[in-house]
Amino acid sequence: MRAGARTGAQHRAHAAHESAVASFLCVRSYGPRDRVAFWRRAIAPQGGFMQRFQSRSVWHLVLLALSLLAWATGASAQTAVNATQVVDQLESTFGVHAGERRNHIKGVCAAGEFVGTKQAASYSKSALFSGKPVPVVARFSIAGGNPNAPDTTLNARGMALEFRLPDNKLQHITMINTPMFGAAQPKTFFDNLVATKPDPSTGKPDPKKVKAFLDSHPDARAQSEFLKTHNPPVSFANSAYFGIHTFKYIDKNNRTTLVRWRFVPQDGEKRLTDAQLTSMPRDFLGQALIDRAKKGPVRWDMLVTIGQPGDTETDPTVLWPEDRKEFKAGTLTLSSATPQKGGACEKINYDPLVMAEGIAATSDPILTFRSPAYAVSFSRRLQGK
Ligand code: HEM
Repeated sequence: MRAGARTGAQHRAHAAHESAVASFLCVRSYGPRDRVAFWRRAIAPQGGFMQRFQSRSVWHLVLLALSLLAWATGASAQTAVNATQVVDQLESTFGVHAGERRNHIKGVCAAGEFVGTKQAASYSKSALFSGKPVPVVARFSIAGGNPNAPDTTLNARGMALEFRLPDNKLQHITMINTPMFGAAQPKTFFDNLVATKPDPSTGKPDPKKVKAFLDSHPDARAQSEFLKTHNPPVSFANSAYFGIHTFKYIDKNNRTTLVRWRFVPQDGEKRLTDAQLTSMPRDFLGQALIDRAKKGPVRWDMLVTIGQPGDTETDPTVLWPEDRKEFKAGTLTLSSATPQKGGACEKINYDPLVMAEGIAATSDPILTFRSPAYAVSFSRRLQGK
């Protein structure tokens, strides 16, 4: 049928069936007379006030007007960010250091092996828990993209592990030394970077902006509180590291168990004193690990906690109750450490979604966001950018 031949009833039926935006767009495909008729009906339909008010066309217009108002006033605040925007913001906050990681830039490599336990093998069919030694390339780091950050900085320390499984398969585990993360959504991570960008006049973050960020982002508070009340470790070897996210262990019968894990140092946890925060040299963490490894193997126990129904699966800022069942899943033994420049860890992308059969990701929005963000950073640094 020719567009101009549509009846009023057809127009009404059409208007009643489409959403506000769809109706607005569809009207464009009519002929000019239809367009006039449509808008006349929409703006001044026949009938009394209530009938006019109930007309869907009027509602469509109201919705359209509200959307335009929101767009014009900027009221439709950005609620999502993508990986490129976050890596761009890392660069804006910390500067661009060609060929280097955009986050956790300062680090040191280490190497050794992991041996899993029988108990872990009963929950997960991963080759990680075969009981045979699995070679590991590790990297320890300080959070942030400033290569000159002092090793006393009150932020997270990282432990990244690449397990080299048989048949060229890989398992990654990339952790930090706080039990919880400081963002339940990527946008909070992004806003934190914006708020903590050093003020050019002081070279330090503006405390007012940091406070405003914490006031408006409750999901950032637990980690911030933890970092304020727990000084950084004296050595990478004297820190526990937390997987933070919930993962799935899948056994040989494809039964799934929700788990969280942490690596606890056999050397014991030891933090800097308040006095050491100001007296220690800028760089000591890398050398402390290299020296420690020369004296003999450095070990961590991998402890796994089993979730119960109701324990959060997707929020890395919320801890599980302390009484959950726990077991030892294996021992990590690192026998050497080297500077990262030219080291075996330098060119690895410790993407936490690199996983072998038997361990799987949950839909935690932070966990799933990490993979594309690491890829952007990795691609830039590999290109020497
Ligand atoms: C929105 C969330 C996050 C974003 C956008 C993000 C971003 C990044 C980026 C861009 C890198 C550098 C990657 C590379 O060039 O190889 C990195 C490294 C790292 N991240 Fe994250 N991260 C996030 C969450 C986390 C969480 C939850 C943890 C711990 C559970 C974590 C631990 C680490 C560690 C340890 C490294 C250093 C890895 C290495 O040694 O190469 N990150 N992160």
